[in-house]
Amino acid sequence: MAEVLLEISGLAKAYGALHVTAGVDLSVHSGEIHALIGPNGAGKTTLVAQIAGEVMPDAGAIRFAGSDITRLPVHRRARRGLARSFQITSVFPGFTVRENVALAVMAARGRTFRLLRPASADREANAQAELLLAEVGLAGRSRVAASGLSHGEKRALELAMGLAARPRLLLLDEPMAGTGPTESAAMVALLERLKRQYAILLVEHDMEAVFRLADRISVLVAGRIIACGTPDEVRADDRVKAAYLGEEA
Ligand SMILES: Nc1ncnc2c1ncn2[C@@H]1O[C@H](COP(=O)(O)OP(=O)(O)OP(=O)(O)O)[C@@H](O)[C@H]1O
Repeated sequence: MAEVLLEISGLAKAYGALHVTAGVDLSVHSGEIHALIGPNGAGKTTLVAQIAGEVMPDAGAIRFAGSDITRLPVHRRARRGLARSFQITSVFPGFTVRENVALAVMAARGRTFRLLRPASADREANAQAELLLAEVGLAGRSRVAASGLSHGEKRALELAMGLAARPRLLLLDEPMAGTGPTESAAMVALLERLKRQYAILLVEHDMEAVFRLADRISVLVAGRIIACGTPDEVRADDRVKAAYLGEEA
């Protein structure tokens, strides 16, 4: 049995009368891609924001790598190995691709780099940036200004920046959003390569990508998980068909 890395239990969040998260239980194992799907407004982004620490739940608990992180601020979760990518973009368009990743490396390793002299800190960060860029397939683009990247390449750059902290769990909010068929195929291939090395909680509307990548899928409808299982189990689930997938399945 795989190690449970993230464990959410009884999580609840309401905005006035609207129960956006209505008692959610969810776990992500090490090395797993766990997809979270659901119709617009189901509460996916709010759930991810609670896991990242940007939104505090009203009730319930979030455990990560064996510790209770329910009340920890974002940066302390990040230090423990939780990284969020996409929807929050901090790419500097005028900087090169490598400079952007090197800055993310320095930000993530603040304490280590303070011990190094500036020139060696730069060298070390640049070397790590090149490794990360190779990991996301952007090695040949490191000297290009970030503004010169295609949309798909920019997403890969954001992913490299998210990986700068060498997280244990990546929270990916709609990585395929706004990408064309070629670019989303490239992103699927990239996530397939990263699979196992990082656990991933993937929020995505592109069902082809989800069913291809996910080890398990949880279906969120109106703040509740109505089904959780392998892609085949979820595809065959009558409640899921009725509430969400319909003919898409
Ligand atoms: N800060 C807030 N105050 C009030 N209502 C909110 C707030 N944040 C989210 N909501 C509401 O909570 C519900 C769930 O929103 P959320 O963005 O989490 O859904 P989602 O599943 O991510 O949707 P989508 O797939 O369209 O991105 C929506 O009805 C939204 O309007």
